[in-house]
Amino acid sequence: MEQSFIEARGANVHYGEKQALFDINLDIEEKRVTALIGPSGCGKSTFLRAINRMNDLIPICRFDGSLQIAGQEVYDPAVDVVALRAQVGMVFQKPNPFPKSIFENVAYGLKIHGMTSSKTEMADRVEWSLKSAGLWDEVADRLEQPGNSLSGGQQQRLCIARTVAVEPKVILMDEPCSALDPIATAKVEDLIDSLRKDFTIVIVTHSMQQAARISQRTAFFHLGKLIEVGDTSDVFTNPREEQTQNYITGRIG
Ligand SMILES: Nc1ncnc2c1ncn2[C@@H]1O[C@H](COP(=O)(O)OP(=O)(O)OP(=O)(O)O)[C@@H](O)[C@H]1O
Repeated sequence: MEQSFIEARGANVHYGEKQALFDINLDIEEKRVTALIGPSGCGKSTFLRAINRMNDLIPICRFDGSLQIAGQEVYDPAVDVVALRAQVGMVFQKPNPFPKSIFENVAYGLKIHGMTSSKTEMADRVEWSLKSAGLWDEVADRLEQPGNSLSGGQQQRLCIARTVAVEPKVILMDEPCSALDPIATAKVEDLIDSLRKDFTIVIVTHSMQQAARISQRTAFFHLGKLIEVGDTSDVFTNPREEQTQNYITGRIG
């Protein structure tokens, strides 16, 4: 069988003595949006953060098993974690622009990864990123203003622009709309849909409506186990497992 873009096999995560994920086997397909859903504490964020080794920042956190991206073992000790996180970008729950200008927020990653060779190239790349994030028209005339002078929804799109600037293979999103109002949420959802032609996206969401609107694949977690994964339409209309059925109908969670 052809290998999936991201492949977890027998993945376990512990925080100290406590096991948060149990024997996860999950395939994530390239250039699609995969939603991770499930009740609070089921391990969605832990799995998401395992993909770019963000959990390494938590000293008591331990991963075992296999997690491959494009055939490369993410937990191979030889992996350069900084390079990995450029390849696997992350957008967080609360927009967290750097205390710098709009331009600098996007240019920063390009600079530290040495991805441009001239000022013009940098300016072009920043413009391309802001366009990709659907923000260019709103900020083109105020690139020197601080990133945090934007509205919450614009700040989140700025964070997405910053992430796409370095052209990652994968974008991880941890409840990216939970701090946004419905209009800003709709813009970010449209943006996610347009980004999937170029990027593989994995998103944690508490909103089943959002998962149904924006994802092609859905993985349902419960108590640290992956219960079911499939095409979003199947998982929501015809789930295989009773626990999934109970969650989507509001009986658990
Ligand atoms: N830094 C940490 N230290 C210790 N335990 C943790 C830590 N982060 C998460 N956990 C535990 O791991 C389990 C899974 O948590 P995780 O945040 O992955 O769940 P989640 O499904 O994303 O929850 P939520 O929807 O509430 O964000 C929980 O029992 C949680 O208490």
